[in-house]
Amino acid sequence: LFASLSLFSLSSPLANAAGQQENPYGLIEPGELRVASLGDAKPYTFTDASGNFTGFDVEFFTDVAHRLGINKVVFIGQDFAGILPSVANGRYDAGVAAIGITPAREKTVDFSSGYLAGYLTVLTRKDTGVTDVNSLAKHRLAVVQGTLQENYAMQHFTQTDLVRFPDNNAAISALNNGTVDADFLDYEAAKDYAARFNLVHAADIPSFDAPAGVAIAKGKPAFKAALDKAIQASMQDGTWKKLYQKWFPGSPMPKQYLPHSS
Ligand SMILES: NC(=O)CC[C@H](NC[C@@]1(O)OC[C@@H](O)[C@@H](O)[C@@H]1O)C(=O)O
Repeated sequence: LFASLSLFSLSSPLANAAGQQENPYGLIEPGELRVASLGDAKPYTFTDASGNFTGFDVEFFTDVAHRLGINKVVFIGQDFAGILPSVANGRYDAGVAAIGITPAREKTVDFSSGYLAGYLTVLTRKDTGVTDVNSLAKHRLAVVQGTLQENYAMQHFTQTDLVRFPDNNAAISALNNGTVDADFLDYEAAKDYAARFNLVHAADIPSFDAPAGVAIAKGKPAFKAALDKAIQASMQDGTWKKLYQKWFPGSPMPKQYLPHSS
């Protein structure tokens, strides 16, 4: 009896090995993924009428999680600026919200391989006289804090008054109530808000050099490798294409994410 007990005592290498196997990706809760996301970036990621998270990023990442053998995926809404710091300090296992991969961001977090490349859009009302990036000068432009749009506007729209908001909802209501003349956000979200509030695109700026990736804490090579492998598999078997066509109908499809015949 004693021999058998010692074999499975906590200190035995077998038990430790088993312990390691239960949580190979260093998750907060083994077998569950806690994911920081946004509630107002439809159709990338948003909460539907019953408060459930859905959208391209949500369904794509849930598929990736299933490929990792993880079936419990909990999405939690955050202000965008808080997502990367919270992922870096271990409050979440991942950040998934059309988060562009950039060297600056890679100083605080690691990213999976990219899964979505598109445009940054200047969205405006029909009455503002903002018809392209050159007519932004002397106007007020909303940006969500911490986004690539904020960075881009600070570098390129130097004659424009930048007004910073915590999230898309606040920025869009400022645009609708006239507090700002335009809002700088992601293309597909801009398209959705334009349809809902009779707004127009004044400019669509490519952001292909910063494709969206899954943000994870630094120092988790096994987790990153597993994510990259699952993302690749999702693209190769056509899941990525199916979800893209579902959530971004009519949008051009970046070829690098489609099944490769090779
Ligand atoms: N959800 C957000 O508000 C994120 C805003 C912004 N997204 C940029 C981006 O990742 O959006 C998805 C794709 O179009 C990428 O090419 C693009 O860089 C950012 O990463 O800062």
